[in-house]
Amino acid sequence: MSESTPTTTVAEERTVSGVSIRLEGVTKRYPGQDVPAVDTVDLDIPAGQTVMFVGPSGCGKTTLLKMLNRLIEPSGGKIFLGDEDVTGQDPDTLRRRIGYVIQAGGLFPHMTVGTNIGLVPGMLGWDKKRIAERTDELLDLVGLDPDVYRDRYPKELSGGQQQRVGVARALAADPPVLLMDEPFGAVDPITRQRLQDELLRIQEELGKTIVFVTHDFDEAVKLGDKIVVFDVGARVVQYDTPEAILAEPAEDYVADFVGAGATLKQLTLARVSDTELHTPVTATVGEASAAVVARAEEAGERYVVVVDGRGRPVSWPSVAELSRTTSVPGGRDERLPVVGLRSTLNDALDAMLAASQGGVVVTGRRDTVAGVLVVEQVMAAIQSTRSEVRG
Ligand SMILES: Nc1ncnc2c1ncn2[C@@H]1O[C@H](COP(=O)(O)OP(=O)(O)OP(=O)(O)O)[C@@H](O)[C@H]1O
Repeated sequence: MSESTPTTTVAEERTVSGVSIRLEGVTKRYPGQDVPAVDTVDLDIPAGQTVMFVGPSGCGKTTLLKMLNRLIEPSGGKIFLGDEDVTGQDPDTLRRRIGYVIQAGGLFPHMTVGTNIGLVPGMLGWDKKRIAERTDELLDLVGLDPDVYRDRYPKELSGGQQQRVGVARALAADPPVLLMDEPFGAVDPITRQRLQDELLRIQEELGKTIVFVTHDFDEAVKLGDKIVVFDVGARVVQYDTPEAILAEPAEDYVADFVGAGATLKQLTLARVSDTELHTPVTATVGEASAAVVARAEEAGERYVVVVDGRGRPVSWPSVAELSRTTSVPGGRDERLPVVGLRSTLNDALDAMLAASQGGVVVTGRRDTVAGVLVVEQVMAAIQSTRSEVRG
């Protein structure tokens, strides 16, 4: 079996279905340009890892990314998927092995969500039943209820939902490689953070090789197994783990790029799941309020997390508020601050600030309540990070 055939293996308890990518002397010279946009780049991207491309505007990140699926033809050099030299491969064949996600999902507006997702499998000649099953499976994977969304048109979705469908479409034929060009650039910060969390979850499950261009260094730190910092001509200035780049920027240039808030950026490395969460008293919608109030008082809690029939949080009222009701109300608090276990402490702090609340509800599997995190815990983490960095 050639290395470029996607295989599912478990390496260090991590699923890997991706293949490695190797660039040898890859160059792009646009017509009429004196200097190449991408100048003899060598790069090894390991199978199953997420590698983030960062660098100043115009340094050649997108050109390099698009040469990987040959939306742009290289002027020189070689590109390998696994051991296979794909430099001369027919671009259409190549693109079926490489999923591609762009800003706003890049969905076809005149096609339903289902048709958008089924495009590549359709081209590969899958039968209708298999395409329909795959479409529903992918909608589920990206957190959209197939019955609600498969027949909608892109304009009937929010920006974040369109982006989820874009990811589903890119994954449709189970390609080993996923290229993502600033996919979350156009959505609001809270949606962006949720999409990042979803991507981390999906990647944990699938282990694709992901190459991801971003302008947001925090995003690179949060999502990347490794980060490539480029300078003009796609010169690789540093290629390392987020931890190593934050701790020891290779050149002044990288230090400037990482920015003055490097200490605080360490918060982007700390996950909510690494923090000891508080277990709140929960109540189900419709339950007798008196029983819930008694439970909360016995536990010494002033707040109760209300969950729906599937254990997902809907509101976070005080015991005093609940004691004025007979049964637990079901109204969803649209401003309820919620983050996932894969969120960073930075995300948790943002969610608290956005909701003007001193805590967040943390959700885990299937969006059910995993615990709560309060601002004091985040502050304590900042303090300890600061003292660690100072040594
Ligand atoms: N089709 C083109 N023809 C000529 N020059 C181009 C073309 N596309 C890009 N360039 C130039 O090549 C260089 C690299 O562009 P590229 O879009 O790859 O950079 P980037 O790092 O992705 O930038 P940004 O972060 O702003 O998206 C830039 O100087 C750009 O002006």
